[in-house]
Amino acid sequence: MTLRYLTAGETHGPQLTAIIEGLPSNLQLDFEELNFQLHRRQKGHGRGRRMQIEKDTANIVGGVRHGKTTGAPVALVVENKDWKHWTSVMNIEPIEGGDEEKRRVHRPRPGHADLNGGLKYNLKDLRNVLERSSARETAARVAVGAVARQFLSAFGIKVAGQVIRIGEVEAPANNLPVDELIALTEESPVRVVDKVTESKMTAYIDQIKLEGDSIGGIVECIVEGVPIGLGSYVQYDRKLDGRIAQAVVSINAFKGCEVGIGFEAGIMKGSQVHDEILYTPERGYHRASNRLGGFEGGMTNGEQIVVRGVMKPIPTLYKPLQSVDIDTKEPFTAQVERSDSCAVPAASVVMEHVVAWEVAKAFLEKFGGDSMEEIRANYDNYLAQVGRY
Ligand SMILES: Cc1cc2nc3c(=O)[nH]c(=O)nc-3n(C[C@H](O)[C@H](O)[C@H](O)COP(=O)(O)O)c2cc1C
Ligand SMILES: C=C(O[C@@H]1CC(C(=O)O)=C[C@@H](OP(=O)(O)O)[C@H]1O)C(=O)O
Repeated sequence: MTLRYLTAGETHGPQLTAIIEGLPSNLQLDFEELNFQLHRRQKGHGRGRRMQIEKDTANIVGGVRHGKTTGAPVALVVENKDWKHWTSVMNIEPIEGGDEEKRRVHRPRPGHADLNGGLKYNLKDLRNVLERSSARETAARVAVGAVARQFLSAFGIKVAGQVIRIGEVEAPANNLPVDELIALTEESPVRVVDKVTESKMTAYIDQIKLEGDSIGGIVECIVEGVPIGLGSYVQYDRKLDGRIAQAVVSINAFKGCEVGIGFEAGIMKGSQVHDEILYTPERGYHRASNRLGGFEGGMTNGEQIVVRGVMKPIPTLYKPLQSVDIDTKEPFTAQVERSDSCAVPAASVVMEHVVAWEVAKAFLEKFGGDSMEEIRANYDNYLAQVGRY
């Protein structure tokens, strides 16, 4: 059974629900750590008032007993505290001409899913689109990814993430060890190594917000301790770098993903790009550099996985862009009630978790078993084989 999950739930509905299937039995789960990751996703400069209302925690309602997975599907629930303010909007159907009609959303925002979703599903109340297309869903993805992260951690695999750029402000390159990066971004994902850059970033977000605008950025995720050979070159949908790219670009507002030096590879010579192969009895095969971000042939090469994602600016703007009312077909410029102006730090936490999920899935495909003990035996056996090679 391959590892898979589904989520359900609306942003202003009662809760988000996720079901994970394919987890082995006897994985010890640390609920505090799981909730800590959800807490991290809510942080970061530039978020709107919604984040002051929500206090995300995951309630595990299936597949776990006495803190350990049983092999049954794991069901998770994240409550929307904002639901109580939306019960009437969410429950009463806006009938044309009725009192509730004024609550119908008929003015699509450029950059959001509103217009395409309305046309595609033939929905005249665009609330039915925005409720599910909202990045509120990423809370469920982080909860799911946090379980994957704990699975990886049992095999010594660590996941870190950081903000590399917010608009015009770029963080200087750092080669911080993964443990230090994790510690640095534990409480505040907007934390960048250099304090001056950090305050430049927050000031920049404040300025953008004052202008009634929004801003995006670039985030990076690093995975350390992966064995050689996760993923495969034999079929397009088994290439792990490709699967990670899909997961990253599927995060709301993400427009691209780079592996290692990424787009820079298009301007450099082969001799400047490829990572030379070394061997020592202590370390086995390893590389003199890691420009390819830990991948060759869709498989991990044992170096750190390094991937970057780019997030576009938030579509809902206080300084509205022009759009067309779907009722009147007349142009309008909308008044906005509430929105994030920058969610790049939160998105960095989301990216860590979607990447963790893909790596865990590939790990289980390679070393699969029904219990942690069986997987560990398979893993140890493979490491011994690689060591003898
Ligand atoms: C953590 C996070 C928070 C977001 N907050 C908002 C928001 O407050 N307002 C908004 O219009 N879009 C927000 N977005 C972006 C939209 O969800 C996204 O642009 C929309 O779903 C359309 O999808 P696409 O941009 O991937 O095409 C957020 C995205 C993320 C990852
Ligand atoms: C709720 C979250 O993000 C939301 C994502 C979002 C969007 O359109 O994507 C719009 C905003 O929702 P609201 O209109 O309720 O303020 C954000 O707050 C969250 O990250 O948990």
